[in-house]
Amino acid sequence: MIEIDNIHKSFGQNHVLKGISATFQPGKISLIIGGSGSGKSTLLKCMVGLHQPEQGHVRYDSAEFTSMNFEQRVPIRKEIGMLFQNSALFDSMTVEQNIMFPLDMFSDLSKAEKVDRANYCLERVNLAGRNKLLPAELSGGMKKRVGIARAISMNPKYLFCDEPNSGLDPETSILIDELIQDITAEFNCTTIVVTHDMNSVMGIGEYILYLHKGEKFWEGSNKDMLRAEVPELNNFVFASPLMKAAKESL
Ligand SMILES: Nc1ncnc2c1ncn2[C@@H]1O[C@H](COP(=O)(O)OP(=O)(O)OP(=O)(O)O)[C@@H](O)[C@H]1O
Repeated sequence: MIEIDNIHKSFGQNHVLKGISATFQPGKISLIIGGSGSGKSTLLKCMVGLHQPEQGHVRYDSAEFTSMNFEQRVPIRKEIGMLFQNSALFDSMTVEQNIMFPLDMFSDLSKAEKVDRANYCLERVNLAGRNKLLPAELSGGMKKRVGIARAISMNPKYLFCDEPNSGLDPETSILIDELIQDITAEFNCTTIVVTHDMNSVMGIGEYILYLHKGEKFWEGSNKDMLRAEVPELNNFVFASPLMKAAKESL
């Protein structure tokens, strides 16, 4: 479980996050949605320690992460898998080297054990045998899958995905969502996904946190969202014809 409590983050005069609190449960996918610039990525970065909030707390299973120093954070960092926006693979490294990167950084495994683990992760994302390819030789969907393979290489307890569907066709998007869903169940991960994708919201949105101008305006399930009476949320969600049709079919 991850709890965030009253998170505030500013960049200069720009007060981006204005007191966000939420609880993210293990074995579930939680989605953070909101308009462009509403603070979704900033919140994710505060949660994983890439940004330090000025106020508030992030707790990983009761461990107070925000006040920890770099050394103290290492055990929790080892339990975090992260799928970055645009996959963020290392271009000069092969698929296998990319997946083994967290193992090189954080594990004492032998080379053979790391290769075994990379093979397992590649199988898990349906890319068995693609070990020696370079990122430039992969499609966008394959890059995302390698990103996921790298994110799960350390058996994560917490999985963060920043825009996992961006740039993908609808069919590949659904495959990525299903993969995130399977992995969340298999590892009992606390999974947090930042997304704009309304297909994902309807497909995997068990718990949704809606941000508007740096504030939490609404939280609940995708089904509750269709009935919510929050104008800012409604304007955001029903701008999508898919969601409009879903509401009309209620
Ligand atoms: N490193 C940074 N330095 C200065 N300002 C930043 C930084 N990161 C984000 N911001 C600002 O914080 C605000 C929120 O940005 P953020 O990327 O969190 O929004 P978002 O909801 O993820 O947007 P999008 O959906 O467009 O990715 C924006 O005004 C942005 O300019």
